[in-house]
Amino acid sequence: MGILNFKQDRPLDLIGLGRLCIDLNANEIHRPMEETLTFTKYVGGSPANITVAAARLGLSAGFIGKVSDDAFGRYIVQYLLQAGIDTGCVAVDREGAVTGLAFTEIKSPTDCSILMYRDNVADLKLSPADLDEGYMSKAKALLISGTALAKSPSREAVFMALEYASKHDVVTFFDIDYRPYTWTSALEAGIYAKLAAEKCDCIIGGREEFDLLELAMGHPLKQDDDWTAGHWLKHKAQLIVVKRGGDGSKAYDRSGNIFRGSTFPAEVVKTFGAGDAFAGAFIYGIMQGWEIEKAQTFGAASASIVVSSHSCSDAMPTADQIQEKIDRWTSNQLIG
Ligand SMILES: Nc1ncnc2c1ncn2[C@@H]1O[C@H](COP(=O)(O)OP(=O)(O)O)[C@@H](O)[C@H]1O
Ligand SMILES: O=C(O)C[C@@H](O)[C@H](O)C(=O)COP(=O)(O)O
Repeated sequence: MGILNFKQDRPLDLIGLGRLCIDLNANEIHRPMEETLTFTKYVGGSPANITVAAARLGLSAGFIGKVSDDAFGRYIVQYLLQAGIDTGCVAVDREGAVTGLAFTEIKSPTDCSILMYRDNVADLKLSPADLDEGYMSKAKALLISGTALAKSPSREAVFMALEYASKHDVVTFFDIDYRPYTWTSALEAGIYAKLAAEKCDCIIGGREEFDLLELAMGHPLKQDDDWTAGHWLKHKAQLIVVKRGGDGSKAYDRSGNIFRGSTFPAEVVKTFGAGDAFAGAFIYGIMQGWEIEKAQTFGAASASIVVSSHSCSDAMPTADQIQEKIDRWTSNQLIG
């Protein structure tokens, strides 16, 4: 058995919950938005990307979310179905909400930004009434994204989902996923993220994201991964992962172990997508019962593939592609 106790008799491995959006990624890379003419459309939204990653790796996945009642909403559902993701709990908004759009500007391999259009978005209209307790009870794990906490009724839907998960022993992964434009203030984001983090088994976030939670504790910022992990491991969490961009990741367990994950070389096209690829492959590894370091390696190799690609969701690799990347790097190291 691995670090988290998954109920092995459940038909669904992982349910993602939250944002189902569209990424419109600039085709003319290395240019500012003002000079970008064309974009390619992909399914996006961090929890959607992570769930696609998990499905591509072979997990049986489902999604709980809400889409707009238009062609974008239909495109998202169709894409999820083609990726093998169950959409039985993806509701359709009937009140005129729209799909969130993320226009990405790819100025250079290190300078990328996202222009988000998120007024009246369908994903934040997900309500507790859209949830199905029976569906949750069929899953081994639930992934929630912090952005779904940004507004009611989606916020309440997240807490209801966490209640159902707890009642049915569904392991909970929390990706803090802080997107400033979705919130009125960093403190508001921190307060809700902290409440959710207290109810989750594994918390994944960047250093600045964990800082938000500490802001909500009224502490002066420590920016100290060891302190952060020590604090959260006293709550429900049994596994804390701090993502550190090009510096890799650090994972902490309750036995006092610290696991340092390195990175793989990449021909970076754009910076975004790394976190989602990492999370998808890391969760996959943990669900296989692997050692934490092996799951970190798998996550890092997946991230290096995705940052070298034009999209996030569509570029999520298979297990063979990730293994090939790891093997190639290992044999180059041995030769070098
Ligand atoms: N430029 C890069 N080249 C290769 N791997 C990367 C790069 N940036 C990030 N990664 C990998 O992706 C993981 C997550 O990236 P990070 O930037 O911390 O997440 P996020 O995209 O959520 O901010 C890192 O731990 C690392 O393994
Ligand atoms: O999450 C979104 O709404 C946009 C994503 O689809 C986007 O491509 C992205 O920002 C990926 O996030 P990351 O993996 O944390 O870099």
